Amino acid sequence: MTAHVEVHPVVAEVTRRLAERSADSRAAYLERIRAAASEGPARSSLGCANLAHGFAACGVSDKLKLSGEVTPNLAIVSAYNDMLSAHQPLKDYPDLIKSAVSEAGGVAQFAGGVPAMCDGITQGRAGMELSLFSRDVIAMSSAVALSHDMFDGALMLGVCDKIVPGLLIGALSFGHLPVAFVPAGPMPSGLPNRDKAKVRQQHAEGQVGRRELLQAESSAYHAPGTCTFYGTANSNQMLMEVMGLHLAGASFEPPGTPLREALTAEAGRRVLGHTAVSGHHVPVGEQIDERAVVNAVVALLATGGSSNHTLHLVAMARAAGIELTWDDFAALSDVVPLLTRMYPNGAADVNQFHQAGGMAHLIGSLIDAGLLHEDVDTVMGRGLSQYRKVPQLTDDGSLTWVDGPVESGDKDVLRGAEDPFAPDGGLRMLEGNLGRAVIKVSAVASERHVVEAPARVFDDQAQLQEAFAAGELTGDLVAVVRFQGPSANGMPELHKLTPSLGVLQDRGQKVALVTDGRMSGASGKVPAAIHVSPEAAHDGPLAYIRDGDPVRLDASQGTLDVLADLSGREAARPSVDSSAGTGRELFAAMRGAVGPAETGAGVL
Ligand SMILES: O=C(O)[C@H](O)[C@@H](O)[C@H](O)[C@H](O)COP(=O)(O)O
Ligand code: SF4
Repeated sequence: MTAHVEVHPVVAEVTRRLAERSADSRAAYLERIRAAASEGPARSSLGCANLAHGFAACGVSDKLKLSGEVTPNLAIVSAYNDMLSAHQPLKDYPDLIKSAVSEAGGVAQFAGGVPAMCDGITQGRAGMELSLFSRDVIAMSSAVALSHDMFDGALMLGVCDKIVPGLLIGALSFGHLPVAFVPAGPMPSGLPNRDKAKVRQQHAEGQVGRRELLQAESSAYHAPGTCTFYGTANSNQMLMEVMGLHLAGASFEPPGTPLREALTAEAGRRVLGHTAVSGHHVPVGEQIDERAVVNAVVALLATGGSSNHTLHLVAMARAAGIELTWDDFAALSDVVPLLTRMYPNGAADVNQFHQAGGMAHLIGSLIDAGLLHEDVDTVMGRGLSQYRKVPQLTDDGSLTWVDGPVESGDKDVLRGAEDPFAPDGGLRMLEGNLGRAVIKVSAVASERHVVEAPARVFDDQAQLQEAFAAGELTGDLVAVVRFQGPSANGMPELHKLTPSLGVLQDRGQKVALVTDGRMSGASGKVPAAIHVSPEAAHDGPLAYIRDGDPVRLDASQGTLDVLADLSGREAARPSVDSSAGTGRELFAAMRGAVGPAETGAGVL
């Protein structure tokens, strides 16, 4: 048993403040899920016709089990498709889970599939304008699957950017159920990310052709499994583990190994053991409380995780009645040290992080520093200290957990809280006369944390790329790419701009990006003030900026200002129309209903 460590005062204060702010919404949420739980196994309230439809396609023994009330029935909700390398291994998991659950005395049914977009395929293209909305579509699709009300627990199969947030938001609408997330793990390391980024810049400068670029890209992304940079997908894995929704050590075990298969099967058994009928009921809506949410923010900051989680974590927390704010991120960022260096925050990838000690070392170190709440519910049972352990197979092939490493196996990749890479987290909040914004500094050299330069204003990323190709982007500049906010065009990632802006920066120009859009979790070296709120399409200050206005981004002071008087100016209107094509015409209602970035940019 590890000695109890007092939680850091700032972590305790942020948690207290979060609970206070969320008191009413959390109470209403808990009342709703406890009412659902009090009705007993959902199946017991189904009429005979409902129930008969629900198990019509089952075999005889499952029909018998499901016609009673004591055999737990687990829902499998999966985001499998062949488009995401990270999701392709999920194809065979439902059958694996079904047989493990059946052997353990339960039943598992494939309750429904949800869509999943690969942001790598849509990056820089029209499809990316559906990406953020797909999170809420996935949440609604998860609810459609679970609304059959046949279930006593759920297994959510998904990995990537919007998918895990969407699956959790959907599952939290059924917060009376125990839930586990089932990952597939990273692909083997290929061409190192920095080498890939170098070829991209060479291509942007016309030094290499498409053939060389495709060769580099397909050497980086080359097999089933999650891409190995520390972007949003791998931030998701880390967050699911630190919130106790993955089995301990499940996040970064590679796909296609006996251990991965054993972890997938065990996830089903663990949920079975946490159903209401098991007598150890662990509803996901109770598990994801203010402490779990604060733990997630702490771990995100400690690893320099994806800036997209300043949106998704806010949306996920709200789904549990918890009102997380950017000020909470900022307060925690001041006291949470940076403990990992994974691309884009370093040269390493998640495989090297895993081999250096991974989640077991990270979680152990943060608990010992008093930066994580340890006394929380998890799919492993009570207490986050169980996540200091790593899974392995015994000689007879059964799954067990053993103590993880006390020392990091690679101090260039993973460190303890006593000797961090940086004293504070990788995410900062900015505020000034241009609004509020987020910047990820863990990937930006410290000498580039302050940029003051004339604005060059663009209404979409294509306009900036055209100016770059025409050699117009000379001298220092702050590239303002506006009308990229949630209600303008779905708040796309503008990560395709990174090579061009990186070329300018490497030429010695002072460069920064300011946008109401997003960047990828894989975006890095160019200082970028993103998620600027209020967005230009809602008359935010970005709509009043003109070419040449001096703009100052100061990540050390946390400020974002235009040093010109905008009063008396007319708000610009977007010079591009991206409301149709590639299905965007189907999302007009979502553009009309979506909330601001600061509250998660959601429609739910
Ligand atoms: O937030 C993220 O991590 C990104 O959306 C990521 O999932 C996306 O796939 C990037 O586009 C990958 O990086 P490249 O585009 O550099 O390959
Ligand atoms: S990490 Fe990004 S690029 Fe890789 S499979 Fe997932 S969404 Fe696609």
